[in-house]
Amino acid sequence: MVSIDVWNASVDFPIFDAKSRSLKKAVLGKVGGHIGTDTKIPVIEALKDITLSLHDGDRVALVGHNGAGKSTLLRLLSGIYEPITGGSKIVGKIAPVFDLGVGMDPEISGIENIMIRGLFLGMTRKQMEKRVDDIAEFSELGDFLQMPLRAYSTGMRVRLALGIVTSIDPEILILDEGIGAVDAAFMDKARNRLIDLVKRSGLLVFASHQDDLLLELCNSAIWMDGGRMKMQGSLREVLTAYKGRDPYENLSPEMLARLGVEQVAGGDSR
Ligand SMILES: Nc1ncnc2c1ncn2[C@@H]1O[C@H](COP(=O)(O)OP(=O)(O)OP(=O)(O)O)[C@@H](O)[C@H]1O
Repeated sequence: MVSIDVWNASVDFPIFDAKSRSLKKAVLGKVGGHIGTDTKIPVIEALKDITLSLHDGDRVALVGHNGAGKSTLLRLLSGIYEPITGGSKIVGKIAPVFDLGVGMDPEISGIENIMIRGLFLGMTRKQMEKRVDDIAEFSELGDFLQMPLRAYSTGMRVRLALGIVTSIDPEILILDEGIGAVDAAFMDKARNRLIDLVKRSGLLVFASHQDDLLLELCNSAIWMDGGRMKMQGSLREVLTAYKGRDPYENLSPEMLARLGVEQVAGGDSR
């Protein structure tokens, strides 16, 4: 069984080379964590007093404005950041996918990158060897898999990275929105793989600004605001409060059917 527990956790970023004059204006800004200027060195309070408990089967969407603390929270949940107050306990192997390009080496071939990236995501070499054909078929890269990655176009790299990421068997999957930032046509092809990936994972936390992807992959949500958890609840409830409208309202009949939602009005059918 996998789980993540976080209690009273805060994460600060001290900024040693900040310009103090411009900071006076910046504290009036609308986005980003609170900037503490009590000390000599300004400190960005990216997360403040976070307490949450996630378990097997949870598919949690993280929503909030730019700078609200979503990515910082994902790094805390992955064990990459240590909180300065409180604590965290992670049970299970984490597969963090923050940026599709991270962990890819331009000087080695596509095949070698499949192995390295797989290891980085918690898989063994043997497991990745079994997945090479599947990744090759999905990415449609053919003989390019023998070429060094530097010979790939941007889109080809994304195909490979998405093929690798969606081939793993994660215990805890932590996704940042970068995964949704591929072209629409390819995303359509990747969508089903992504859904299968989430089904295979024990626990998902996914930060994104894309409602349709969140509706497809998640069943609960946390709304981050200024480094704090403003609301936690069912996905529909939280998205409605955050956006000021029901997220299902503007969906096409096809999308509603895909999500298994028969009617927009009424209770949350997810
Ligand atoms: N490495 C860092 N060094 C300094 N400050 C940081 C760092 N990472 C994040 N911050 C600050 O922490 C706050 C939260 O940032 P974070 O990246 O978690 O927001 P986010 O909700 O993911 O935003 P977005 O939707 O724009 O990606 C912001 O005020 C940001 O300026």
